[in-house]
Amino acid sequence: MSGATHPMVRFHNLHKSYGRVEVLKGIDLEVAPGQVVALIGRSGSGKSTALRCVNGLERFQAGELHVCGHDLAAEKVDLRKLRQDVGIVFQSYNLFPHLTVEQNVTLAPRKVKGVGSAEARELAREVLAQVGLSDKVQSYPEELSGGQQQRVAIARSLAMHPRLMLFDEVTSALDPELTGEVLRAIERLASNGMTMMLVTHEMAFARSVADQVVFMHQGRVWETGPGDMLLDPQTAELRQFVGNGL
Ligand SMILES: Nc1ncnc2c1ncn2[C@@H]1O[C@H](COP(=O)(O)OP(=O)(O)OP(=O)(O)O)[C@@H](O)[C@H]1O
Repeated sequence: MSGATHPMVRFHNLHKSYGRVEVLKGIDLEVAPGQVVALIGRSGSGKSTALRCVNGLERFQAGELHVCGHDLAAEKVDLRKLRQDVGIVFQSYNLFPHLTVEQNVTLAPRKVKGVGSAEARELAREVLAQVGLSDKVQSYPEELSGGQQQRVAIARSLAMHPRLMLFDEVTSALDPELTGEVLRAIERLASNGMTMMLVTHEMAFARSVADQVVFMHQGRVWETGPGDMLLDPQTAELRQFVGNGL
């Protein structure tokens, strides 16, 4: 390969405070196209805040952040355009109970992109297949398990054809037996080349799916490396965090 690829996400010395409390203390981080980056760390270390900065849910006070060609430090970021490029899935899936799976998944493309009925149906089929829910097109959310609902939420995000996907502790609300199916759906997306950043407490998953694991501690990137760094931590903090969990 020749020539350097531009990173899809680039944090440079990013600082973020809530009031007088600084929660991100100079974050440097890059995500290359097709890469999967897992953010791990203790509660309160700043993982979710860092992720939320990426699609403009949080603003920051200093430093740089470029995402899919958008300069997020600029006064006038076009958040609408940014969020077409960057999908986010949260712990709570918030599907509309009165809409079918297909209607939930195609609502945003219909509204934002003016996608018509036939195209919407095709789109729903495409993204539901990606999360293994082809047979649930006409179901209502209440007829689905938590894991299936979360996969619908992922499909809903995919329906906008994002260039980057963010996952914020998407399995935290699920029973262990439902967690696996959601993680497998994310793994499938990763192997199909989707660029993604995910905050997760699932260490074994982070190790297996991530090209780069980022251990955050007290608002800083404390240690970063490939998944296997979790087997051989270089800092006492990561060693303690990982414990005997792997
Ligand atoms: N909206 C907010 N207003 C004030 N403080 C906040 C806000 N959101 C987060 N914080 C604080 O910022 C710090 C970082 O929070 P963040 O949610 O990013 O951590 P985290 O590593 O994702 O933790 P968790 O694993 O518990 O979600 C915490 O001390 C938290 O209390």
